[in-house]
Amino acid sequence: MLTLSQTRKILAKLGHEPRKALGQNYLVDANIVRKSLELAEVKAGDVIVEVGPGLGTLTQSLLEAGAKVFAIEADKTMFAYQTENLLKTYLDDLNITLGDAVDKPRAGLPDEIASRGDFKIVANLPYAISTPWLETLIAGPLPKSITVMVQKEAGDRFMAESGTKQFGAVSIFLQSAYRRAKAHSVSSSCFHPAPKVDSMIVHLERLNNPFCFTPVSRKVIRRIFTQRRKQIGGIVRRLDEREQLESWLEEIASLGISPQSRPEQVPLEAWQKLTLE
Ligand SMILES: C[S@@+](CC[C@H](N)C(=O)[O-])C[C@H]1O[C@@H](n2cnc3c(N)ncnc32)[C@H](O)[C@@H]1O
Repeated sequence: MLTLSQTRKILAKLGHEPRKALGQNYLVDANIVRKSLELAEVKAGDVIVEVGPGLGTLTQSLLEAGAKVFAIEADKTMFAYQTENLLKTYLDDLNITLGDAVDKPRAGLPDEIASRGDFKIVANLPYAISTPWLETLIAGPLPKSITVMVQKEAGDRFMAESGTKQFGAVSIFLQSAYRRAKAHSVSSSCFHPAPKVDSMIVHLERLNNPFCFTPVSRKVIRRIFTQRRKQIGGIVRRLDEREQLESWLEEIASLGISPQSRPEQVPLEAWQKLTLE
């Protein structure tokens, strides 16, 4: 676990200024690192995917707990630092890819392992990519649990209920497959540099029967929510998939949902009836 002064020292030695665009707010609080591992119930032999290992604070704790870690880092300096440090010590248990987590949401975890579905996600996410990364992640083989540090607003959106302003496409996709088991607020003083936004760790557990939307349904739902102030009946009339969407509107009328509803007023179970191929 790297303290604030050790983190500063390494950054100075690397001649590296934390990059805001990459959300480089390094964890410098041992309690929060411990809390992430505790929420994720990390144990020896676990397969963990980590996004953005950075200087390796969280990564090292995961490896010390006996986990096998697949990590993906977008910053060349951080990647080079890891190849010279943690990778040399944990050659058999650490795999790091240089790249964008939105393109590789499972950090290069081999398909045969991913498809078994018993891997976990533990990460201090770069906040700018948390929603796009999550949406790509849950379109594929689903991890058993997701334990991530996110901006508080994003965490609230993930678990927002229909009828609220925060309810949107990501809430629908995520809540169809996961339940929020726990959450923990994190003070900005636990990071270097301190972010200007509030943070939280959310721990999500996969449902027994997760529901996955088809790629076309996901695309349509995302598009519908770009016009969240309009009535759903009017929105679908202007979409290419109009015919199928009108039958969907008829179907959800039986749940008491009128075409005059706005997208955020349509509950989860009605969205799950949207199965477009
Ligand atoms: C919030 S920092 C976390 C660093 C470290 N895990 C920690 O907890 O101290 C986010 C990390 O994600 C990396 N990152 C940013 N965008 C990324 C992306 N699109 N794909 C992969 N890594 C990314 C950053 O370079 C940085 O190392």
